[in-house]
Amino acid sequence: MSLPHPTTDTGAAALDRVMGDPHGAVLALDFDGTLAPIVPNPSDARAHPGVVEELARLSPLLRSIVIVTGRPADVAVEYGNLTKVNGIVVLGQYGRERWEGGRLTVPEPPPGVALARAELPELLARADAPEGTSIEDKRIALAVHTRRTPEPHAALELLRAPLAELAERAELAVEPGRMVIELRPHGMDKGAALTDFVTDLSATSVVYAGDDLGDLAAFAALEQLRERGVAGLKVCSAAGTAENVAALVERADVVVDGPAGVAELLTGLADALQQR
Ligand SMILES: O=P(O)(O)OC[C@H]1O[C@H](O[C@H]2O[C@H](CO)[C@@H](O)[C@H](O)[C@H]2O)[C@H](O)[C@@H](O)[C@@H]1O
Repeated sequence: MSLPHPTTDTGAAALDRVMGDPHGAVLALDFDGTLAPIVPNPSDARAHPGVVEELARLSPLLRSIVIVTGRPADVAVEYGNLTKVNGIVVLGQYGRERWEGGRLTVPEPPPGVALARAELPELLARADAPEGTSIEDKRIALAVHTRRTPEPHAALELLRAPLAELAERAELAVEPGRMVIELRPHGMDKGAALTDFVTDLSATSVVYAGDDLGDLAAFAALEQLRERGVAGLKVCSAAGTAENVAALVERADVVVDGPAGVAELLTGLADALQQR
């Protein structure tokens, strides 16, 4: 398997930096849509075959591997089988939670989460949310999914305004994603989480792969880190469906074919680093 071919000069320079100084490189990956294929039921998501083995191969070759996800950190560890990857760090709930070496750190939820939890069922009933709409309770955040409704896009549009109104009253942020709207605490996103992580490790380069709107903040963080001399390679996992996030595709240095393409990229990177 060969290395990826970035379509931008900055991306090519970042890949050169990773290859030249792998022990200064952070590999950061989103979970759903990047490591794990998108599936109708969120609790059925699992890592793409081979991905965990490649991460385990890469771990001793790099400064660090980190998963930056909207999932609760322990859920990503379980669904991804990530205990198989030595030294991996999982930043869950857009950076609010941290799992490392079996230890999970979870903050207290803001009071608005309890309010939203209490009101959501009634809100969905009042809005006439179609059969298949579901609530994912993530302890410090709540996600409303429409993928399993007959018309997921229309259902999402129907719920957008009432959910925004509830979020405002509950003093929560609205996080839109692929057939999902989340109500989550303000004050942290994948960009801030990634910047802190990379800065704490004094990394010289970072590769970030993501697929969804929440990953735009991580792409923006890489662009800012570049200005501070940290080389950044932005990878978009685009699964060839109408759900691809255009802004992510446009800003990427490399576009791969969904989680299968991410797996190939990891294999290429591991092969190249082991052959050095
Ligand atoms: O940051 P991520 O790792 O990408 O997590 C974002 C949200 O992903 C999950 O929902 C998405 O994946 C589901 C399983 O494939 C799919 O059914 C759903 O339509 C997608 O939106 C997850 O359920 C959320 O909690 C995450 O925040």
